[in-house]
Amino acid sequence: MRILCITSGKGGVGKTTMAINLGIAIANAGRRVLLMDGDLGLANLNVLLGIVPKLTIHDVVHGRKTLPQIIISTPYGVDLIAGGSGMAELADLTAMERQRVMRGLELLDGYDFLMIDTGAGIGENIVRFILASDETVIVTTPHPTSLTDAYGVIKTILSQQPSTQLKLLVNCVNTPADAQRVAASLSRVTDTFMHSTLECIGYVPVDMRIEKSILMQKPHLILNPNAPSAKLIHEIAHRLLTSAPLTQDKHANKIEFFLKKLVGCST
Ligand SMILES: Nc1ncnc2c1ncn2[C@@H]1O[C@H](COP(=O)(O)OP(=O)(O)OP(=O)(O)O)[C@@H](O)[C@H]1O
Repeated sequence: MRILCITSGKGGVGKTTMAINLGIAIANAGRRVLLMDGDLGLANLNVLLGIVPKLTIHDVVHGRKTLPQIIISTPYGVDLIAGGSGMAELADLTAMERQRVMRGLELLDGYDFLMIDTGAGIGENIVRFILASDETVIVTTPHPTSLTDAYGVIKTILSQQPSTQLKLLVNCVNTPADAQRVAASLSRVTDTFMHSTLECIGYVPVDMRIEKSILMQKPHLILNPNAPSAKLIHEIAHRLLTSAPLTQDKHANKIEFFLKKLVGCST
């Protein structure tokens, strides 16, 4: 299993849209994908998928359900752990609550990818998700404030964990040259000041069909499978699939290891 965070410095840059559509593209390629809403403030993966969750992590923390029992299967080939109440609780659990969160995790062994849509910024909980994951995709647009905030995330993460594998996805570009410019300027600062490389895994243009898909609460890849932007999202998914993370998979149950890191259990 690969555990991948999708994050951004600035809000509203298309992080959730990319998490959903990349998840679907990876599922189309035959992998089992579990999407997790890690946004502690404005949980909206389920909203963009047109799903109203009945159960959340809150039910897990309080022992009413196990994590596998709150998974929702969607009509789009990906499964979902909805966010909302409970996600923030993960940061501050008692020993008993930690044990509850760990129940039944072996049932999640069959997933190939856990993709976590985090909130935006460098809040403590967001950084926890990133540090506990195998790899992180940072979404930015070419807008200067989005770039500055993306750099802030990169700096925060690499200063705490220099081995973190960071990938860049440039969204809402007008031309491919925009994406190249963004990737070059962010790579330059990470190379120079942090001696780390930032791999650009692709770009997605501004596309009003993406905007409309949000209003319709249906994924872009389902509504517009032949759009050029959908093809670019499939290419990004392919790049992710063919670039395995460098870390060795030492742990039989990756989700258990991940959650232990997330909620602060000693392993
Ligand atoms: N490539 C694109 N072309 C046009 N519109 C886009 C594109 N990508 C995202 N959007 C639009 O941008 C808006 C914000 O997208 P989204 O909710 O995915 O951002 P986010 O980064 O997850 O936001 P938040 O920080 O609030 O969670 C949505 O209305 C979405 O339709």
